[in-house]
Amino acid sequence: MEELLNAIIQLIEKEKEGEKKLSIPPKGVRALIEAVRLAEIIKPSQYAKREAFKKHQIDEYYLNRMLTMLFYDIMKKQGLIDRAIEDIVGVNPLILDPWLRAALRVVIDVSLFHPSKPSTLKALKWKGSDFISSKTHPYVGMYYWDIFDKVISYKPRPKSRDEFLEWKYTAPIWFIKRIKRLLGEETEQFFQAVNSKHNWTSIRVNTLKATVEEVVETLRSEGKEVKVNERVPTIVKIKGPYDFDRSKLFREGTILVQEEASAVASLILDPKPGMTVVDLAAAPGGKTSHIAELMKNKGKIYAFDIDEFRIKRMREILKRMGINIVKIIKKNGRKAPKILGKEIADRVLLDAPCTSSGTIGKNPELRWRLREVKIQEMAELQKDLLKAAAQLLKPGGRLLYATCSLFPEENEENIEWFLEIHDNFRLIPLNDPYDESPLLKGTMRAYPHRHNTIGFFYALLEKVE
Ligand SMILES: C[S@@+](CC[C@H](N)C(=O)[O-])C[C@H]1O[C@@H](n2cnc3c(N)ncnc32)[C@H](O)[C@@H]1O
Repeated sequence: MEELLNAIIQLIEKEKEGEKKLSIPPKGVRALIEAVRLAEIIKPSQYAKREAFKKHQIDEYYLNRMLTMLFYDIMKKQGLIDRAIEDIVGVNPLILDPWLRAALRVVIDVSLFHPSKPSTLKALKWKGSDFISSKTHPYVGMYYWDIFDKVISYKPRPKSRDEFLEWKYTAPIWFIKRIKRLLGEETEQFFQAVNSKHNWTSIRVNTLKATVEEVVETLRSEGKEVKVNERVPTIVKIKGPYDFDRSKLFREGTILVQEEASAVASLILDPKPGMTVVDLAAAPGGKTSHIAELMKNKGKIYAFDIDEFRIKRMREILKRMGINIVKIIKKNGRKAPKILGKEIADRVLLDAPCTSSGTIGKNPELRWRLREVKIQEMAELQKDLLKAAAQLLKPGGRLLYATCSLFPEENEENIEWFLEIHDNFRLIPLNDPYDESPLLKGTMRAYPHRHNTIGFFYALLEKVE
């Protein structure tokens, strides 16, 4: 165990190398604790961060950048941090007061993983204690104060090789084992890619409103470093954080946030103006809006989803983007053939609800929230939606099945199952712009470490006439 302990300490020291000493002012302490607290309630975590930073007026660029870095670091390491808290306080941190838990998560991250100035630790101890007292009860603040010195001198104590691997790759062991089965020798590169700090924000240009050149010019005039994506020419990457709330381009629907691998899905579907398209799991509308754009806003799109909040966002996005061919239907996608009738669609997109395991680089807390049992649950729902999609398609029509999951049960295995019971469908082979899946010929996967985007799966199916 001594050996594993030293290996972990070396990993941590290596991560700290070259990092400037953190200097966090009192309002930064409060904002960070509140963001971590809210991240338990508000998903995705970036919304929690935005709300807390706004409340505590984190307007200064460098402070915002530093606190953002810390916030995502805490999200990414949450499982490890919670184990540390359990070692220190002797109980599962999930039963602690949520404000105390949030404050301890912040202190562990700052003291264990980052070099910091003495003033930062002092602010964490004093202001942290005051802040959680004000949010809960003075006794909670006193308890935090009492254990603070023990917390900042904590050293990890791995109890097994599996635990060591969790520290090494910053992920739960079941997830690591699955990635090893999937990627073998590429496991190391995969975790390097999803754990590295992402400096570029990916957006898609709405060509109904402007050309890519016009958007690039505007962004450059705002002082931004930008590059146009090589695989999808309407995807543009912006260096560093981008303040969407203050962006005219965003407010007017000229750009929206989208990853390259997501945009590839709509391109593969290849919808044409005048077609009838069904998007079976549409909100918040990233792909629906792209499909409408490719259809030049002519034809009809039926967009199903069941999530009220996401549908509200979809309505706002479509309105901003000037799209008016989408009929939003707040119903279960399984019921779509009953609602719309059979064989009515030229194209069906099933961007299926999934574990989202391919997005752990972008949604760092997800790896600790995900449960392995969820995979099978998702696969069952995906199969039901695939059956509905098959009924909706006209003969000669095309269905794109896509997920942002890495797990074969949600991907290749579903398509194998589908083809076994639907002999009137054939796979249209895909191998561009990403790689053919080694698990099922004709299907395609995007990988974070190979393609510098989120993990994605695609299967294009045609209904034989
Ligand atoms: C991967 S997300 C879709 C993302 C969307 N296509 C986009 O590009 O913005 C999956 C969506 O499926 C929705 N969903 C889950 N179960 C559903 C069901 N039974 N019927 C329809 N939608 C469902 C979720 O609310 C979620 O919005």
